[in-house]
Amino acid sequence: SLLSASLLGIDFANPLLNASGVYCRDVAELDALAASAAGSLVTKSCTLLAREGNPEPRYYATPLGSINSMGLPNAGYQYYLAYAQQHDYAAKPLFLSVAGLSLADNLTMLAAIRAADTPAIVELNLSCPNVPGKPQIGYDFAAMTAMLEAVTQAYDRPFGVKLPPYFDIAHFDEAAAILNRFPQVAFVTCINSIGNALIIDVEAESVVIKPKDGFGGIGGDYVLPTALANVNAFYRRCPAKQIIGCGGVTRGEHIFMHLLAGASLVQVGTALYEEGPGIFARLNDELAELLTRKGYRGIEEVRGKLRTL
Ligand SMILES: CC(C)(C)CCc1c(C(=O)O)[nH]c(=O)[nH]c1=O
Repeated sequence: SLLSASLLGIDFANPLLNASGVYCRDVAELDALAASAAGSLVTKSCTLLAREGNPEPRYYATPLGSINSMGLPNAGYQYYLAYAQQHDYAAKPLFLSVAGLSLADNLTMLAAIRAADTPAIVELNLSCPNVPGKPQIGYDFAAMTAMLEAVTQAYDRPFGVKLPPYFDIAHFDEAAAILNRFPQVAFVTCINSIGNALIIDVEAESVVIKPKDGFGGIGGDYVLPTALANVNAFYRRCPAKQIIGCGGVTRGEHIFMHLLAGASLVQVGTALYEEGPGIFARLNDELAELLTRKGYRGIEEVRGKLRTL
């Protein structure tokens, strides 16, 4: 139908799902997403052991978006694997987000996920921490290569990676060249939050979140152009892979932008946090109205059709 989408040969009723980390930490939230108009859902990035995460306030929203330094609060990978084992895949596909604190942790979690043999699709979060003093894995190309070499040995199924935003063409080139060495990396999700921003409250003359002296990843309107650029950069550079867009979606036309840029599915973070799962019905309606007004019969006709001048 008009909004039908597909990824890894799997059918989706529509291209929308949550961004990992938003509205997906416990069964109640995951069930609400499963019951919503979203075409699929992804779990909060998990670690080997459960984590409390950082002290609050650790999330704050402004009229232009959000800042967060959650610190990977999650129930531990077995909790999400158990959820994946009871999920109704006939209703909608489910993604498991994995963010091990070490390569060893990732390998342990992925081996367990593989052994469970569920239809869940793995999204490996490459913004996961590296050794102290080094940048996140997504910004350490040697570590990223080593991680993917080890993971593709341990996990023999197609999977995807969640990438941080890049801002330099040479970085798009280098990151894509690494990913293209791994055909098992079947999709790329662009982008994670733009890291280490700082939001200031003028009235209080203060930062707005407690961790990291107020530094945190931003989402929302602030990141849409960067998200679209990363979607299109990897769409152009990785013709054998699919792209999941993430960043800056609050309206149907933003989904349309992500599709034009090359996205097959589109994730919603900040706007979902602020509006709740009802947003998916609104976004699907707005997207359907836009496609119809423009004479499209399906989103496949839109994907990657961005014109240049
Ligand atoms: C930033 C990390 C804590 C290393 C990973 C989890 C994560 C978080 C988080 O749990 O703080 N927030 C994000 O915006 N993106 C992420 O990938």
